[in-house]
Parts: sequence; structure tokens; C-alpha cells
Amino acid sequence: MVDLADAARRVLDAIRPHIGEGKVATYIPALGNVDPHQFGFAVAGIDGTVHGAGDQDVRFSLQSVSKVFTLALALSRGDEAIWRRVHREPSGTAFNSLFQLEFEHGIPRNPLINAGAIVVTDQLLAETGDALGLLRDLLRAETGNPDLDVDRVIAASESETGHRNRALAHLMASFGNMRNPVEQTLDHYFRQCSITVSVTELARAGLLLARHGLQADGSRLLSPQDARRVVSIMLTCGAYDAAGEFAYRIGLPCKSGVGGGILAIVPDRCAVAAWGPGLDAQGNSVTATLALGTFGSITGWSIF
Ligand SMILES: NC(=O)CC[C@H](N)C(=O)O
Repeated sequence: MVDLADAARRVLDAIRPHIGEGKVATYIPALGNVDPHQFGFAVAGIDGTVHGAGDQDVRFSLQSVSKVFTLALALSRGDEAIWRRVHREPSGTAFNSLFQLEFEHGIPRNPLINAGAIVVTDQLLAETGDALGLLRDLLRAETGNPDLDVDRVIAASESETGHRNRALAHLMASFGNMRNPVEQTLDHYFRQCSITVSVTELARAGLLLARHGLQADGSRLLSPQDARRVVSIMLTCGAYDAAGEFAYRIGLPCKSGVGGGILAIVPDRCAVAAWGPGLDAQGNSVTATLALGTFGSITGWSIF
């Protein structure tokens, strides 16, 4: 029997000497203001009990971790048409890379890199009229924080400097793979990335996937099959061009974001969230990656 409270404490002890390592993302200027000397860890057991350590209640920018939840929302609508607009293969390239998208005729490799997530947001927006609103409602319900919201300063900073994301979206539009005007979809995309959460909240929200699509209130968002699909895409694509390294080192489906957060799923057991603002060259948090590896060693949990 694994004692999750004890595991969280032991993870913090192991990570303490590394706190502050890595480089805070500065290509989104507002993210560059975050103090790198912070670290939070939380594990939510399948029964909903959360055990945390360190800066477990400090909020940070969700960034690309949001892509898992927009994908879940798109699939929850039974919308198989999304798979004509985005593939399901690891990209092996940076999360905001352009060149593969041109070779592959404007169809992104997967929904967890920027181009793919922009397509998913575009599809949700076209189908529902409010992609950000749907995501915010879902995350409010699943994190248990009714005040969860977008950080407007970060959203504005993303938009002001979002040249690459605009380039990706316009390239896809040139291939006929955008349904809304580029600026409208990107407005929802930038704001979805700028939602703030703590690791405690993120771990709780991750239970949606650990419970195979069941929401906190017991209702079903995703079929078990679609929940499994989301988790499989996290394993193969969730850490961009380090997804193979993550599978090797951690052995759990993960999704990272440049805010320094990483969500990992242990199906039927727990959801784990780790956060440290300093990133490695691939844009994955140094301390959060180490923390998940340590958690895996302590518990012996891996999907392999
Ligand atoms: N990897 C990430 O977290 C990237 C998300 C970020 N908002 C971007 O679009 O560049």
C-alpha cells in the first residue's frame, strides 16, 4: 500500500537541492517575471484526496497543459471530424515548429503541439461559439475552484508576442484548415493557455482521466475509450520532442507547459501535478520532470 502523503514529502525532499534550476520562459514576457525558486507537488488519489508539498497552493500559468482538456472537450462532443484536421503522431520537433506543418499540408502532427491545439480550439469554437468558456467551466468544476480564471496580463503578453502562433494559424488557414478567422481562434487559444491553477487544483482536474472520463460530480464527460485515447496521446506527444525521453524516464502519460507545470496520469490510481518555473531546452520544467521520475521510483507506478 503506497502512502501518498509520505510520497509527496519524499519527492519534495529529493527535489529541494534542484529548486531554481532551468530557465524561466521569456518568449512570453509576462512569464519571465515568475520567481524561479518555487516548487509545488500534489497527488490526487482516485478517491479525490489530495496530498501536496512545497508551493502546492501557488498558482501558475497552465499553458500547454490546457491542451489536454480542450482535446477532452472536443472528443466529448463525439466529434470524430477533428481527426481529419489533426493527426495523432509524435512530432519529434519543437512545440511551436513551423516546417513540418508546411510539408504535411497544414495538418498538424498531434493535438498537443501548438498547431494541433489551435485546430482543436478552432473546432470547439466553430461548434460551440465559446471554446474558452467551455474550458473554464470544465476546469472550475474539476479543480473545485469556482474562481479559476484567465490571467489577463499573461494573455495580453502572449497575444502581443504571438508571432509564431499567428504564423502557424495562417499557414493552416492557407491550407483550408481553419474554420474561424485566425485572430478569433487565437484569442481563445491565448486565453486558454493563460488560465492559472495550483498543483493541488491541477492534480484534482487530472482525475478526470485517471477515472477514465468520469467528472468530479460522477457524471461522464468522455467514454472510457476516448479517455484512454487522450491518455495515450499524452504518452506519445505530451512532452513535445522529449516525449520518448519522458516515457523512458517516467513511464507515465504526461503533459507539460511552458509555465513549468506537468500533469501525469496513473490510470485507476491517481493524478499527479508538479510545478517548477525553470525549463530545459525542450520547454519542460526541470524540477517537475525530476519530481515525476522520483514519484515513479518511490511508488513503483508506471504504465509499463
Ligand atoms: N509549450 C507551451 O506551453 C506553449 C504554450 C504557449 N502559450 C505558446 O503558445 O507558445
